Amino acid sequence: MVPSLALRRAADQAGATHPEVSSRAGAVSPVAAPRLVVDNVTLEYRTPRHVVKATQQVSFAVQERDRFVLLGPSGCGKSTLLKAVAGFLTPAEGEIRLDGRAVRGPGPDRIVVFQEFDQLPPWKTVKQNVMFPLLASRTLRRREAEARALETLEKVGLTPFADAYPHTLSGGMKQRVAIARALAMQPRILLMDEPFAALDALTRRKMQEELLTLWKEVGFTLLFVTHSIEEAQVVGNRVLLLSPHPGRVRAELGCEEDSLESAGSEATRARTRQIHTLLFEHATNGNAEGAYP
Ligand SMILES: Nc1ncnc2c1ncn2[C@@H]1O[C@H](COP(=O)(O)OP(=O)(O)OP(=O)(O)O)[C@@H](O)[C@H]1O
Repeated sequence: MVPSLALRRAADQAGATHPEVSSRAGAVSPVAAPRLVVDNVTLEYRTPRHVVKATQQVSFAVQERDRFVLLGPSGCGKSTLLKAVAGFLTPAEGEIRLDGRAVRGPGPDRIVVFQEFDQLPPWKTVKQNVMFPLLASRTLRRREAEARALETLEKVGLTPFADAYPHTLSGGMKQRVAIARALAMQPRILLMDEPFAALDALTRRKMQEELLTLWKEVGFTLLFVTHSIEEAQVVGNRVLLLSPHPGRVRAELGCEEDSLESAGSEATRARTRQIHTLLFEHATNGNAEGAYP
């Protein structure tokens, strides 16, 4: 697909190579059609008394196997963008396309993995947890759902725990089950909105490690929201920086080389500084920096 003018403009403004035509290590063919395109999207909340503009003309493209992160200050519209990609909100302007088709509502091709690692129904085994959405959405009958669940559990290395109950698993393994449950639906993209925000630093780090390990094993496509620069660099291979409310694209950066292990390296620290500058170059409030761990 030929990227729209708006999409090219956003990439140009960001000083970045356009993702649809860029060549990145580990990416699929540089000319591959993007999995997800957010094209010039303005999102609004309408109440009887006023209209709140959450994002303004935001454009980006997510390739297959990307770990694409939306990063920006509180209220810049990250969650709203994710809701729109999930199909719960219709753009006031622009279009969202998955595999070239306009998103018109929620669908099993986009699954939100909620911050629910401790909320897996405890009375269901791991296998039953993974089967549940397949049955509830009537995607598959019981026998096929069981086969799909077992197949997915094997893919994510949880076969030995198929009959275990969630309370017997570590936090990281519960996250694996939650992601397996989403992957069993065979979505085209996984959506995660600040899934680790409520966790202490150590657990958060473990969860990030677990997510990355699972991504290396399975290779899903991820759209991930955070307001932590550190988390964006660790989790993402690409990061979209959004301005404060209403969110506009400020820049897009590749950060494939940044990882939990590279945290102290000069290259990673330089990128952190670059992100700070890009996020705050227009900031008028010096205290804003405090919001970014
Ligand atoms: N249901 C709603 N009705 C009206 N306005 C809303 C609603 N939800 C969010 N907003 C407004 O839309 C803007 C974007 O909100 P959103 O939650 O998407 O931001 P965010 O970047 O995800 O913030 P945070 O990092 O704090 O979660 C904010 O100004 C917010 O107040």
